[in-house]
Amino acid sequence: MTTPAYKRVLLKLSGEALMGDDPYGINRATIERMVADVSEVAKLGVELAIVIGGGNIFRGVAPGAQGMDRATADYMGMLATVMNSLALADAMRQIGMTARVMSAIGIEQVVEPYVRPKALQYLEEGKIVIFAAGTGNPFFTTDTAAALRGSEIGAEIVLKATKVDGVYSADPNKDPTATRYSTISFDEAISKHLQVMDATAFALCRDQRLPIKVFSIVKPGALKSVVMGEDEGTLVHV
Ligand SMILES: Nc1ncnc2c1ncn2[C@@H]1O[C@H](COP(=O)(O)OP(=O)(O)O)[C@@H](O)[C@H]1O
Ligand SMILES: O=c1ccn([C@@H]2O[C@H](COP(=O)(O)OP(=O)(O)O)[C@@H](O)[C@H]2O)c(=O)[nH]1
Repeated sequence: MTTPAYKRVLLKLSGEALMGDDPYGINRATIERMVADVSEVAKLGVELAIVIGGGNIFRGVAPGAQGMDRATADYMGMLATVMNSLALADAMRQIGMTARVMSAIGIEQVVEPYVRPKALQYLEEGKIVIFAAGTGNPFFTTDTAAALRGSEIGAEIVLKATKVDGVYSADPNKDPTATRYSTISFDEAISKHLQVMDATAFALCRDQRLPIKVFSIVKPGALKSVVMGEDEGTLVHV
């Protein structure tokens, strides 16, 4: 079967995963592989909006940010997501895809501002929309930005592509005995304090009845498999 399970999705790409095996920054081979995965899905006719994190860049400046005012550090994190968004859109351009970057904070000389009707128009035209600068507010995360923008554009699901292949009973990087859920409810994920996404993102998706699929960004073919509705990763549902 070649019919995708969704018409419009919000894909959250891990910023930290962009560094590949490097200590920080953007690893070329990694971004090219991510873009190839996205391209494969776009060719199926799925409308794709993307939110990318900033952890890969922020990690490089973190030692200098010690003791920094939280809001200032968060604005730096948001600017890091703008850099990643530009790199992602350019990597897409290089393989013939059309992407538009829209920023939640005003930096008009660099990228256009987020305007919801314009974003919807781009999606209807088959362009990839990349939402940069998170929610535009400190004290939030790009996961919450994914939940927010996903709700705004009427996405059917938020796809969280991350370093782990699903939601576990505990952080699998710290607890080797942790087991993976194939499905879990928002209420259970929140009450068990599962840290794979922050509670704000979970709560927003729950209230909007917007399901989340958590899956591996490194497993080849995982994104396509998720979009085809196959059993991959963990579904977080109402
Ligand atoms: N219960 C859990 N299930 C899965 N991953 C978890 C869990 N608790 C914590 N994690 C950690 O959450 C990380 C993913 O969240 P985050 O750091 O926000 O990544 P991203 O870069 O994708 O935004 C995983 O790499 C994993 O180490
Ligand atoms: O709405 C937002 C989104 C992001 N950030 C900042 O940007 C950083 C990078 O985003 P995130 O950690 O979510 O990226 P990822 O984990 O995917 O690399 C965060 O740590 C925050 O400091 C923020 O302040 N508000």
